[in-house]
Amino acid sequence: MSTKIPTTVITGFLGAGKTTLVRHMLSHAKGKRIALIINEFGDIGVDKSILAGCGDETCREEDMIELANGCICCTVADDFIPTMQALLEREDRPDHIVIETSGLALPQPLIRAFNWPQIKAQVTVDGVVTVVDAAALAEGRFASDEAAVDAQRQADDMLDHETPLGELFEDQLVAADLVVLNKTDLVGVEALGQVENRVRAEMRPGTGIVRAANGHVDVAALLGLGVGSEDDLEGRESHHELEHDGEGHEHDDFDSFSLRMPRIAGKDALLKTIEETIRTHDVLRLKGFAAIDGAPARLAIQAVGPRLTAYFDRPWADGETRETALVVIGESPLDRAAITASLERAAIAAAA
Ligand SMILES: Nc1nc2c(ncn2[C@@H]2O[C@H](COP(=O)(O)OP(=O)(O)OP(=O)(O)O)[C@@H](O)[C@H]2O)c(=O)[nH]1
Repeated sequence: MSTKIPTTVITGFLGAGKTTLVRHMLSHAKGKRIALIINEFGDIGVDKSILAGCGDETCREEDMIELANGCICCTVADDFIPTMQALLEREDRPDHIVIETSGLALPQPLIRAFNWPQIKAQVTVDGVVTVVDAAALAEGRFASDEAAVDAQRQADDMLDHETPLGELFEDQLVAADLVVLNKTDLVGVEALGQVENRVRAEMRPGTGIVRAANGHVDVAALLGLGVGSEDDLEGRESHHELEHDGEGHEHDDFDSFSLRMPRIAGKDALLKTIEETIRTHDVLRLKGFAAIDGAPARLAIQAVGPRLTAYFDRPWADGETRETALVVIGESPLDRAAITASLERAAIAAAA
């Protein structure tokens, strides 16, 4: 009987920096063979595409498995377990498995899945790493009006008055064996101290916390925690499990869709339109790639709330379809038609 393969679960809210952390980890893996399961939204495969473009020999495409169902926690039986089984049947088994959940996933159902007999004999959860966006927290993006939320809670005995963002944030934190307080480069020292205190208040006692910028955390601190989280579930329960006695949960609070557009003439016009669209429609996360007319490389686009960045990440390959493909995620209901029209209108205007 071989020893169990350690598996690290990386969770954290939309855009917190999970893929950035994984990319850093893969390029500092020092020969360790890591298989990666990436859970994301839509059929565009942004995270996998970014990681595969890493160019490092540890970022092997055959070791990256995509689960594009949007929420690994909702499809454990249908998607996750068969994927793990297929991975475990491979002749060249990995030294370590890393699962990057989507930003809206609850880690709890995933951790519990490691107790399924088909999986338990062969793998164990080495640890749950929760990445926190220190900048978003400092800007109050998880409870935009905390005073109003508190007043509402006090006015009613029912506890169900947290914002969906706030609840999800707490559920991801309470599941952690290690918290990475990321994006410290965007936050001043004093605000960072306040953010850390807030995060510590939500964590289970004894959970470690490390500060980081761009996911630069020593791989030795991330992999090899040796917790066996699937056997240590107490105190990790999500809001939903606590309120509904362990029943399943829903993600009706959030919505996502992807859209494709033809080539776009102007980078600046596109970015301006994206910024306006995000502001007007309260988009939480927008990411993807754009084909700018005449540019030999594709433009990677990353927006986390109002913060937008764009960079040419790699040349278009021969025969590759040059198109613009974006994933949009926000709180429900997202006005898909209006958001699409807003983005598309800009593309046409830019091309005119
Ligand atoms: N300034 C700064 N930007 C960061 C840091 N970490 C990540 N980013 C940027 O934040 C954006 C989102 O990062 P990702 O790593 O894709 O975040 P994610 O958590 O994988 O996102 P989802 O999978 O969509 O939830 C990208 O533009 C990153 O370059 C950081 O420490 N500092």
